[in-house]
Order: sequence, then structure tokens, then C-alpha cells
Amino acid sequence: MAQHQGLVEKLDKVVRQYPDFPQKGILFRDVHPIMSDPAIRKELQDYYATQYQAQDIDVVVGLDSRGYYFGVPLADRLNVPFVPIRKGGKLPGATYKIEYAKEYGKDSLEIQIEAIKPGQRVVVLDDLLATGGTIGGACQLLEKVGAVIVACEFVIELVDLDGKKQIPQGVKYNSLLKY
Ligand SMILES: O=P(O)(O)OC[C@H]1O[C@H](OP(=O)(O)OP(=O)(O)O)[C@H](O)[C@@H]1O
Ligand SMILES: Nc1ncnc2[nH]cnc12
Repeated sequence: MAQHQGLVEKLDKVVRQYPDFPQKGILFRDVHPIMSDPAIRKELQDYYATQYQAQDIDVVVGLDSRGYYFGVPLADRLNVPFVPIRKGGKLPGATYKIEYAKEYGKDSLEIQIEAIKPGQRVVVLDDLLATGGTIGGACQLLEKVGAVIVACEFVIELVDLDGKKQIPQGVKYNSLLKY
């Protein structure tokens, strides 16, 4: 049994599913109950801190918007910068931008060019991996700024959608709940 099996079971108990949200045919997996439960939230933050405290992480990256829930606390624990990758049109100054498709629609992502220096080691957090469009786009942006992607972390992975194939070869990824 994995050392974090207890955490996985607690997460599984609180994550709720909503059929036909935000569109017909989508089974939406909602992480917000994790945020509402201080004990589980802290256990998850402790888990991420344990995973990454010895990995020489320079920057924690979170994906708009649910990735911020998990990314900012990890950056606090590691005492490193947090850098958001935002939906298009939200970030001022010089940015790189990319268009991508996700499970329920098309979107765009942006990063501020100067937020990460070439060679900096980053870990990327998001709540959920579905088709992988979002993480694939995010990794392309991180490659453009010259980041070294140490790992991509998801609370939930929808395995049948095979989103992991969008993560660049050789980049580690991890998900806690697999549905
Ligand atoms: O693997 P994919 O098919 O790309 O889907 C996963 C993405 O979709 C959701 O974000 P969404 O764009 O709905 O934004 P939100 O976090 O602001 O709700 C989720 O938080 C992931 O970022
Ligand atoms: N099924 C799903 N549930 C929650 N967030 C999602 N993002 C993309 N697909 C999703």
C-alpha cells in the first residue's frame, strides 16, 4: 500500500461528482470540498511539501484557476516564488500565449515572460488532468521561457481521457485520485 494511501482515501471521500456540468455529457469532479476541509487540505499540503522539499525547486507554477489552490501553499512551504499561468488576456506586460483545447471547449493560456528565468526548476500543479490540453499548453509555455519542468502534479486524473500523453516525454507526472 502506498504511504499516502490514507490521504488518497480521504480525498476520494470528499471529492464530489456532478453529471452534465458545465455541459451535457461531462461528469464534473469537484475539488472544492477539499478546500472546505482544513484537516484534509493541510494533509494534502504536507504531502506536496514532503514530495518536493528535496527537489531543488526554484518556482512553483499553478494553472488558472484551481491549480492556484494547491500551488500557492506549496510555494509557501518551499519558500520559493509562485508563478501563475493564466487564461489569455489577464496578465499585463510581455507574455507568451498559447491556444489549446480542453475537455469542454477551447481556451488560451499565458505566462509573463520574465516570471521565470531560463534553467529554473519548476513543479506545475493543477487540480485535474482530463484531456491534457491545459497541461500540454502550460508545458509549451514553460519550455518557451526555458524552465526545467521537474514534475506535473494533479489531485485527480481522468485516466480514460489519456491526458498524460500531452505531457512532454521525460517529464514526470503524478496524480493522487484516478477515476
Ligand atoms: O486536461 P484538460 O482537458 O485540459 O482539462 C483540465 C483543466 O480543466 C479545468 O480548468 P478550467 O479550464 O475549467 O478552469 P478553472 O480551473 O478556472 O475552472 C481544470 O482545472 C484543468 O485546468
Ligand atoms: N470532468 C472534469 N471535472 C472537473 N474539472 C474538469 N476539467 C476538465 N474536465 C473536468
